[in-house]
Amino acid sequence: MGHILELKNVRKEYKDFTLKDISFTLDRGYIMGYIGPNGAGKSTTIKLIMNLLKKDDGEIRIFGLDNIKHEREIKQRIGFIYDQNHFYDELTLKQMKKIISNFYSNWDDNLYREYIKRFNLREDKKIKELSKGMQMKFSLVLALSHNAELIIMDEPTSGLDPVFRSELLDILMDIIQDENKAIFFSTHITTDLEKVADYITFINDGKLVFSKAKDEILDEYGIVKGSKDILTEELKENFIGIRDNKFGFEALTAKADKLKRIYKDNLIIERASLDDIMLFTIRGNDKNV
Ligand SMILES: Nc1ncnc2c1ncn2[C@@H]1O[C@H](COP(=O)(O)OP(=O)(O)OP(=O)(O)O)[C@@H](O)[C@H]1O
Repeated sequence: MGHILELKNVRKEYKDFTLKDISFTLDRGYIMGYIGPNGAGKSTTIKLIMNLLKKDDGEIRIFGLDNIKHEREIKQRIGFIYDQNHFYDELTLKQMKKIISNFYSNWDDNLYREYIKRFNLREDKKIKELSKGMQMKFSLVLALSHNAELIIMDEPTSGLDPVFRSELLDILMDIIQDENKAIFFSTHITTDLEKVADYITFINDGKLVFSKAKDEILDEYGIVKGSKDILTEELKENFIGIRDNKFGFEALTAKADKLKRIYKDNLIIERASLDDIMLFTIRGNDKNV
């Protein structure tokens, strides 16, 4: 079976910003996290995928179909959740559901009731009475009730407390258990991804840094620590970013295995977190190292 989501050389130009050459694929049964600093182009990419923005170049295929030509069919099969209340405040969940369910040909009311119960939501509550977390849950209920195969979310965990975030992440992991669905979501909270993501796509300043399996990333990358007297030009060539610390230097490498083989016990190489990878990649080198 083909990819559930595929971007090929996608480009979008704004006056002061260009998203360029964004390519990656996502398959059924997996969760992909989309990370990058503020202004990197995450929301722009998501809007392009959802055809809320017009791209300047490239190709976006969802379920193997062109996202513009087949927009109607695709949207029937997608659950799109973004970080803004897009419901009518004065309506109850029940009334809102009635409106939304009309859009979807494969709406399943039994499934809807099951999820409302499971997520502890009350249908007689008004939208405006829901907390941010409850709104997120309600959005997910709606996505799941029309049997969305691909769930796309723009920063779903931002503003949620740790307990609720953890509950949401468990729900996401549960959703992909049937191996027919996939989830793509942007976030700043990399620890969430360490918990649930199978793949990580990282962009910086509109450009793709990598799109890879999380385990592969965590194997390849490492934080190298040592005193400055071992810092040769040859060693430095293996670093993505380097900075001073109290004891010498600290650097990010994407060649942890190779360095372990060559330098054995003469170098300390620790596991890099996704935060380390983002920080070092974005900041690059300290001028004075
Ligand atoms: N309509 C627009 N016109 C011009 N520039 C825009 C427009 N929308 C976004 N941009 C610019 O595109 C860049 C990327 O924005 P985008 O919202 O995609 O980033 P992001 O990675 O989602 O950021 P954040 O993590 O802060 O939400 C920013 O520099 C932003 O100023």
